[in-house]
Amino acid sequence: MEDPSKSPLPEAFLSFLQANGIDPSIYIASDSTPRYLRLKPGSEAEIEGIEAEIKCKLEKVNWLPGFYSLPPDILIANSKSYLDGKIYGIDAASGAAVSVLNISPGDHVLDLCAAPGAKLCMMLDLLGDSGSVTGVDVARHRLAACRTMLQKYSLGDRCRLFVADGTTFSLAPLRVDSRSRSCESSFEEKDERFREWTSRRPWKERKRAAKARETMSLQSVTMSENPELIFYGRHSGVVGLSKNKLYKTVSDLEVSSCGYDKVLVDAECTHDGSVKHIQKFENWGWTTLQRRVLDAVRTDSLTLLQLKLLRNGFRLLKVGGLLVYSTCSLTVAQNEDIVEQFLKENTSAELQEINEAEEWPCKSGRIPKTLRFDPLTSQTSGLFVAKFTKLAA
Ligand SMILES: C[S@@+](CC[C@H](N)C(=O)[O-])C[C@H]1O[C@@H](n2cnc3c(N)ncnc32)[C@H](O)[C@@H]1O
Repeated sequence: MEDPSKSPLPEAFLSFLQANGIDPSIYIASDSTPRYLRLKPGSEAEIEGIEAEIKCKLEKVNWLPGFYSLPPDILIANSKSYLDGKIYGIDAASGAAVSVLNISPGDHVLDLCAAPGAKLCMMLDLLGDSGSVTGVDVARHRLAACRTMLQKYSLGDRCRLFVADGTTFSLAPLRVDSRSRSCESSFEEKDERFREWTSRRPWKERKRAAKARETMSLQSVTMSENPELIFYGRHSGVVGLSKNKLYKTVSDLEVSSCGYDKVLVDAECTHDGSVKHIQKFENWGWTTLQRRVLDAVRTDSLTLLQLKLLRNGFRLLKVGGLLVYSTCSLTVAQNEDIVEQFLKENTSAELQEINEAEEWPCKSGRIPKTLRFDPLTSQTSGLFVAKFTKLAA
C-alpha cells in the first residue's frame, strides 16, 4: 500500500478509505488508468478512420469483446465518430458487469437503475432484434438523457423507459411470443391503446401528462403506483397495448414464470470507486465530498436503498433467471454486506460463479464468487459485481 501521507486527499477521506480497506493509491494510480470506448457493433471496419480522427491508436481490450483502451488524456466527446454514434464512452469494468448477464436474443431484461444509460445501450446491442429491455430510473432528467442516447445510437426499438422508484416498480415484461402468451391478462380492454411513440407529442397530450404529474405530487402518489412511461420503441411491446394492460402489475406467483430473464441492479452508491468522480471534488470542494460520500455511507439510508433495489429486482426475476448487482463503490458496506444480508433473507437466491472472470484482471470480493475491479488491479474504474440466480421455491 502506498504511503497515504503522500496523497493530496483530505484526512477524512483517507480515514474513510482505511476504515473500508480501500488502498488510497488507487486514486493516485488514476493518472495512468486508460480511458475506454466500446465500438458500435458493425463499425469494426472503421477503426482506422476513428483512430485517424481522434489522433490516437486504439488498443483492443483482449478480455472484453468490442472494447478498446486509449490514453486518459484523449477526449472523444467532440469527435465525429462519437457524435455519429459509432463509439460509446464506457469503462471496461462496466462492460464486464453487463457481460456477466449473458444477454442473449429473446431475453426480457430489466435495468432497475438505468440512467444515464451506458450499460442499457450495451444490453440493447447484445439483444439484437428480439426480446426487450425495460429501463427504470427515479431521476427524470437523467432518464431523459438516456432517451436521447437511445435515439442517437438508434437503439430504442425494443426498449421502454419508466421514471419510477426501482424499490417498488412492479411491471412485468411484455412477452408477446406464443411461448408465454398465457402470461398476458385476458380482461376486456376498453381504454385507449398506445400509438407509435413520437417526440413531437401534441400539445394537449403534453399538457395532460404535466397535469397528471402535478396531481401525483399533490396527492403524494408514489411512483410505484404511477410509473411514468417516457419512451417506448416500436417493438418494445407497448404499441397497440391498452393502458390497463401496460400498467397491470404482477403477483409474486406470476413472476416466477412471467418475470424478467435478466435483471441489472446497478445501484445508486457513493461512487468512491470512480476515481474520476472523486477527483471532481477537488473542484467541488472537500466539504461536498464529506456530505455526498463520507456522511452518505455512514447513514443507513443509502445501504437500505441498495438492499431494497436488490430485493425488488430479484422479486421481478423469473425462476432460473440471472441478476447482477453492481456498484461503483468499493466499500464493504455497499457491496459484500448487502449481498450477505440479501442471501440471509432469500433462500431462493443463489450466488453464481462468474466464470468469465478467470480471464479478467480483477480480484475476488470478500465473499467468494463476487468480483472487484479497481484501477490498480484492473486498470479500470472501481466496480463491485455479484451475480445471482433464482431457484424454484
Ligand atoms: C450508478 S447510477 C446507474 C448508472 C447506469 N446503470 C449506467 O450504466 O449509466 C445509479 C442510478 O440509480 C438511480 N436511482 C437512485 N435511486 C433510485 C430508485 N429508488 N429507483 C430507481 N433508480 C434510482 C439514480 O438516479 C442513478 O441514475
